[in-house]
Amino acid sequence: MPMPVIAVHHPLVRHKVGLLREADISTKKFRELTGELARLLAYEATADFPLETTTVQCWSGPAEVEQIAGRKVTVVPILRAGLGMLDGVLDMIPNAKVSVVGLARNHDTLQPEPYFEKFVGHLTERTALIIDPMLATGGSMIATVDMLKRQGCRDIRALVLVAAPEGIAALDAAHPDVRCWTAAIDSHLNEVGYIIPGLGDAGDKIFGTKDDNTK
Ligand SMILES: O=P(O)(O)OC[C@H]1O[C@H](OP(=O)(O)OP(=O)(O)O)[C@H](O)[C@@H]1O
Ligand SMILES: O=c1cc[nH]c(=O)[nH]1
Ligand SMILES: [Mg+2]
Repeated sequence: MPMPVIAVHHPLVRHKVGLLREADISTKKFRELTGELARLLAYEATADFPLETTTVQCWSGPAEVEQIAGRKVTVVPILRAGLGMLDGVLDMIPNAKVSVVGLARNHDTLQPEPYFEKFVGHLTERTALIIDPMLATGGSMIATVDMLKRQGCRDIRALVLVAAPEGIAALDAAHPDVRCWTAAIDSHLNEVGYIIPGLGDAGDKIFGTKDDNTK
């Protein structure tokens, strides 16, 4: 059974996560770093995609080259904050189709409340890359995997910027077949379900809204 969570230790990733933690970071900078980290996580999470050989007409004549072997991908941003990672992942996988899931975590119960879903077709044949900056209790990620599995999707991977041990354990218990790439594994959740040290409210930082529920 694959390890459910893979912490990406690349120096660029570690450096960028550090910059993202600055309390007074601007919306612009938070968005830029989120996009850069999304690209690097997409690179790591696709490292096992199989290749096939084909021949192209190169300047010097026919040349055998490699291409990704017919892999269909859907990227699945969890609204809202997952949208902050979408362009970065699409930079790396420009032909991917996009499925969208809307979930809002209830501030009192910490349960994800679904408000939107729109999936692309042929999910049984696709690799799904779920994107969301934060894996806190894991409730939102587990609910999204549940939805994708109900649609017949079997190869499901998750990309997050910061994961809490509580969320990792919950995802592993609910979906041990789903691997999750993360730029950082943090210490714990605070009493209102925010990751410590974490990033604060990633959705608010990406969208420039200010509802401080983090304390
Ligand atoms: O692991 P969990 O405990 O479920 O928490 C993580 C979720 O909470 C945040 O979204 P939020 O519901 O705040 O929505 P937003 O992206 O619209 O801000 C975050 O982007 C995750 O989706
Ligand atoms: O730390 C957290 C937890 C949930 N959602 C966030 O945006 N941040
Ligand atoms: Mg939020």
